[in-house]
Amino acid sequence: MTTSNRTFDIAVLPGDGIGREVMAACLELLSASETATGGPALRVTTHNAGAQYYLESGEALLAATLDACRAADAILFGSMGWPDVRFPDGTEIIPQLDLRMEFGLYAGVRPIRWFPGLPKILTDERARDIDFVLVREQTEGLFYARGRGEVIDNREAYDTMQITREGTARASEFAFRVAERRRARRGSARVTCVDKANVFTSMAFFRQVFDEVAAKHSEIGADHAYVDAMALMMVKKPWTLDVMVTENMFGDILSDLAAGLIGGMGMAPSADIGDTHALFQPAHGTAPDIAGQGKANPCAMFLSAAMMLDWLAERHDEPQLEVRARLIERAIEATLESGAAFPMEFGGSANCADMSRAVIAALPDAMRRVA
Ligand SMILES: NC(=O)c1ccc[n+]([C@@H]2O[C@H](COP(=O)([O-])OP(=O)(O)OC[C@H]3O[C@@H](n4cnc5c(N)ncnc54)[C@H](O)[C@@H]3O)[C@@H](O)[C@H]2O)c1
Ligand SMILES: CC(C)[C@H](C(=O)O)[C@@H](O)C(=O)O
Ligand SMILES: [Mg+2]
Repeated sequence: MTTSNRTFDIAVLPGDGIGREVMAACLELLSASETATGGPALRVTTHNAGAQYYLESGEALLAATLDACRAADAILFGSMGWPDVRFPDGTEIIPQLDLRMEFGLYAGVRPIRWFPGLPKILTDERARDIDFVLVREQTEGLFYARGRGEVIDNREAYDTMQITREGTARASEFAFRVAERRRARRGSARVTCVDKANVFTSMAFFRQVFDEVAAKHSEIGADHAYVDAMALMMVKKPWTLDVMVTENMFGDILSDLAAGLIGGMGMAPSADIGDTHALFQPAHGTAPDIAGQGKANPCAMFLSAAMMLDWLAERHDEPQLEVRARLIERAIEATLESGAAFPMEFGGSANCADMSRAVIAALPDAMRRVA
């Protein structure tokens, strides 16, 4: 493989609570994996933003930080928000929603995959076959109501759901592209539209636009499920699921449910992808119940960084970054499978630093397997 001297600029926003802890561990792993593979360098610049920064400075997300994110090749994000830190209007400080809107990050990609060694929440052996991807539409849906809701006469409140043809079509197209890649690897693929078309006009429209997109991808299977039935299916037979596309709020809820299937939030990465920018972050929040104790499982952050490497590799035709992504995944797998370190999240004794050390120690052996 030819080596590349290219450097990619990464805007790093650790955020609040365990976001800062898992990001510190992740930057160490990224640096160690870069040494192992050689090739393109990542130049990391860290920016303050979030609830803690708001308390210190009165600003949650500086315009200069937005500019740095815009100029960077990718954004790597920990987690932000703190339940009792709020703007004067009472809303929580969650700049990630602003970033999604600012950069048009319409596809929330949330893969859920079984890793050897994880505790089996499901008693069925087929839990080992869990491997699906939730594509969450992320720029409209019920989240359109953010900042627009109203309470009338202290008697009734309204939040409006927005579903547009353009928003639904681009999220659906994205889901079919994900399915196309999975088909190349696994021989077949299916996209399921998850909605509530039996009740809501907006959701019937979502399904109609999905069907129009599906008709253009006849080589990929397509079907539908109501969101309540999907919640049931996710718990009963998650190994049957492939790619799903759904509305913003449904995707938020189902992605936490899905993380529960593989042990917890500490194994659930995500990518917020648009046409020009992308942000990579674990699906979890700042975990106030364990923050500051060093107990967080950093694997979701590590896997989100691997998704970033894959995205950069494809966008810039840099196959070495893809090798680096696989290296990180293999090192996590080896760590969990061998029991070299087992996260406190699942009853093990490894804290965030222990997990990071163990995954870094697994890199040389993993390198022999991906090279
Ligand atoms: N992407 C984000 O930045 C993001 C996502 C969700 C919530 N939040 C914010 O985070 C704050 C806390 O929210 P929450 O408590 O509802 O959700 P959370 O995801 O922070 O925590 C839910 C549960 O999962 C556990 N958990 C989460 N990540 C873990 C990890 N890596 N290792 C071990 N355990 C982990 C927590 O300890 C907690 O018990 C809120 O202010 C919320 O708005 C931010
Ligand atoms: C913090 C919150 C606003 C955010 C969301 O709902 O999108 C989070 O739960 C997520 O899943 O990324
Ligand atoms: Mg969520």
